[in-house]
Amino acid sequence: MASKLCPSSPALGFSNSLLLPKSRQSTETAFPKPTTKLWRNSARSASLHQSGAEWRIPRAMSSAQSATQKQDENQNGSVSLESGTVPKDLVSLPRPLSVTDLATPPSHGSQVRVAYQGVPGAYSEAAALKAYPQCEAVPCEQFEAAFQAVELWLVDKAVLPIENSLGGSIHRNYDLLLRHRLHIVGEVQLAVHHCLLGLPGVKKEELKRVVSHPQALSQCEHTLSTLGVIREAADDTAGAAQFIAANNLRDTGAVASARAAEIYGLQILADGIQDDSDNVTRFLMLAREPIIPRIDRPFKTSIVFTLEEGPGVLFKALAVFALRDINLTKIESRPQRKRPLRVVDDSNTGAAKYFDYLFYIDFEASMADPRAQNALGHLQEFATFMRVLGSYPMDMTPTGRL
Ligand SMILES: O=C(O)C(=O)C[C@]1(C(=O)O)C=C[C@@H](O)C=C1
Repeated sequence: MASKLCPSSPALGFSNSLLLPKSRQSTETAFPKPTTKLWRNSARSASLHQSGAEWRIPRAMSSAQSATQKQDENQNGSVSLESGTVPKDLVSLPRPLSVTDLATPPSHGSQVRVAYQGVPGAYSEAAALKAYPQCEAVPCEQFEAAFQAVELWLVDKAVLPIENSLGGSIHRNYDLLLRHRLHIVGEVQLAVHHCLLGLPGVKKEELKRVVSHPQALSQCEHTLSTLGVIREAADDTAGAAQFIAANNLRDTGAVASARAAEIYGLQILADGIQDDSDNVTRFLMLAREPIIPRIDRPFKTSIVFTLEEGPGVLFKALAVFALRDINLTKIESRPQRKRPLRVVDDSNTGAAKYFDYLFYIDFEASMADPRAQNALGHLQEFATFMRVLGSYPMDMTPTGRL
């Protein structure tokens, strides 16, 4: 059974590819190839739009750009923001990568370049530095840009959030893991300690709205409801802080890190405002090549698969791990975008329509472990599609704090 795992890389014993007999690989059509399109605004941020005078945090703005953009947007009426002075030192901050930058050749220095989503001061930047302490952290506008930056050799790795202990899964990154062909080479867990930031001299009672990443806003639900402020979505926490500073918004606060306060010259109005003091985000480290799985230290393996419709199929799929005493650490299901509904015709009751799902599972075993190889060989007997996303060391370090 293990031989069906078709190693394209002999040292690994598995490949990041379809692990099915050729006859059944037609399921691949359900999974689109990587696309060059970048999504500027994620569905998650879209969900937090205010009705009426809706506005968005422009991403990746230098302060000069923000002033021009503010004018433009006021003219077309879609944005209404207060004007203000622009702190000089904001101009020198690195600008996040956008699609136009992806044509730029990478630098060939010896330092590892690691893409993250957001701007300096984002939790993702801290996670990148925890994962690769000596790295050059490269800000990217969107998750998709971070994936592409690795694929196009602009950077060596990407570090992206996948789940949070309060907010749950970052669904966008589950979808992107499947759409792209990168390998998970590690994980890093980071304690997320949120602060409420405002311009110097502002009191938290003066705030009318609070801007942040949707996950960060939802992690601070309790504090924000007691403040009675309007909540607005930004692409990342530090971007929200940068925006307030660049536009001198006295009535607006940001949920972000203490480091973001330092970088953008904001004041900490409240500290530790997350609903639970143990607020941890798990990030994945992604690379073009997989690492060699080992058995001399705790490893995790992440896979994605689809199943036929029918009673007990998921139970059967999970049993392949239980039978071998393999512990599952995560299960996530996502609808298949290209084939959301499965229509089953029954002459007695008519046509039933089911949502069709992709199942993502993390389990505690290395792909070098025969138990894992046998479990996946077994699963492959009835899965309609399966791919190993990566086999990587478990993060056993303390979660740290930003
Ligand atoms: O906005 C940031 O600072 C991020 O790094 C993003 C992000 C996320 O995507 O969940 C990461 C960690 C926190 O849970 C909040 C936000």
